[in-house]
Amino acid sequence: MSENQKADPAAPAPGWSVRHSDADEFPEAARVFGQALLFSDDVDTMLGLMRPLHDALGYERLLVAVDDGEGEEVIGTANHFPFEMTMPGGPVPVAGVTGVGVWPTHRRRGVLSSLMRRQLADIHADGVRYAALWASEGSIYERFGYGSACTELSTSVSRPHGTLRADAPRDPALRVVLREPERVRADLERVHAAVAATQVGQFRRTGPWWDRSLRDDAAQRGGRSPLVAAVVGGQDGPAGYALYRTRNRWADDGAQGEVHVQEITATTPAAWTALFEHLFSRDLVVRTVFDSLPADCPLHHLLTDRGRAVAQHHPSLWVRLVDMVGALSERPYAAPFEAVLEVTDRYAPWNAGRWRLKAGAEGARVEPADGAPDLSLDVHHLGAAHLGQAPLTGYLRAGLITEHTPGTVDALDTALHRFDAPFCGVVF
Ligand SMILES: CC(=O)SCCNC(=O)CCNC(=O)[C@H](O)C(C)(C)COP(=O)(O)OP(=O)(O)OC[C@H]1O[C@@H](n2cnc3c(N)ncnc32)[C@H](O)[C@@H]1OP(=O)(O)O
Repeated sequence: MSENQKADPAAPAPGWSVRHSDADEFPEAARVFGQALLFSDDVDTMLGLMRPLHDALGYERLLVAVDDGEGEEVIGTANHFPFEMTMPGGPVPVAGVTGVGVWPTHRRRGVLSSLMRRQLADIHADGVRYAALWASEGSIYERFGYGSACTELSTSVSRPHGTLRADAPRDPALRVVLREPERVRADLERVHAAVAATQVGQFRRTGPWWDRSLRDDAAQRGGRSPLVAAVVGGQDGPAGYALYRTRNRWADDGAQGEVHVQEITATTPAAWTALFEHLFSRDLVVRTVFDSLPADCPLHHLLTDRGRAVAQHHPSLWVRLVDMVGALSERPYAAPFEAVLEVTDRYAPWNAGRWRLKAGAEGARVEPADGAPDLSLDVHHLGAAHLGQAPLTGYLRAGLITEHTPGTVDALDTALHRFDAPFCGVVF
């Protein structure tokens, strides 16, 4: 059966097929996902922005659905980046799914389903155990086995409230310098590499990704200043940085400027303090906005009055255990756990079935099981819980998973728990 045929043999042929694409066809693919995602740029402008990264990473993972009629028109697209992303067991290969779109006149006929099925098979065949994505809508990806695994914070602090506690750690040996980002790129790369190696959800930022992060076309600034980098460091080298833009605004009663922080990270508490104090001390500014912070960012602890920071949670990474057995085997667990899980997986049937999970600090053994299950759930629940931030208890309370042996969910949540929040920060 071809991948786009429906299970019902009486169903009409769908009229499209899914295949790999290439660099030459990328403009057609961009036209489709640009239209689907309501991009405001025309295709040439989009390509100008996207080509450098895609040229560097290659086009061999790009999938297209094409109308089988004359002309083989592209009607759907899906792609993924080959990341090394930090998972609970450390940095591992992860497929970063991107560029998903279906031409508006061909929606709801199963085109995305065909693309997802093929993409998962490809990722599995490559031996990659996980896929991750940022979803345009939270209602799309659970059916394909992705779980909402990470929440990040956008945070806004108004001027009088940007003061840090008197006992915030301050190190007089640290100095903050403000530079054009390319001048301090080596410092940024060094700090990020140190953080990303241990912060679950971050991917190793290779050269092409740095080019994208530091890209600074005037047309894309939306009225804000060029990007600047504040780097904090001391004798041991750089210990943190903030990448930000300012916005110049005036009202009848004076300056109403803003600071917009694209990215901030640090390796020591004193470096965080120095960066926040730099940002909050910019003159002519009434508001500092952080695009995305980890849910456990030190900011909220360091503010004199944390209640004055306006924080909004937003879902970031959706995680898919493509090779569930491999993924569950290689992560460490915070407590011993043993039970039989009955797992459903519509799009990656190799994961479906009954599995005995025997887990501990060093990893787990996951073996086919015959006995009665202690817990029944879908692979997307396990994807959501994998990063340790989204307990399965929530799904149990909502009646979406079935606990056959009381206490199994509590015990599994305890085993999966992590004290540090996951964070990705970069929409891909
Ligand atoms: C990682 C990323 O790139 S995120 C970006 C995702 N892309 C977009 O949001 C662009 C705009 N949307 C689109 O292009 C399309 O609507 C897509 C890609 C979301 C869906 O494509 P379609 O070909 O219509 O999906 P398909 O027909 O295979 O639907 C499969 C199932 O998902 C459901 N579904 C699809 N899209 C949505 C949606 N936006 N909201 C809720 N349910 C949806 C369908 O109802 C169907 O449900 P079923 O399995 O219960 O019958």
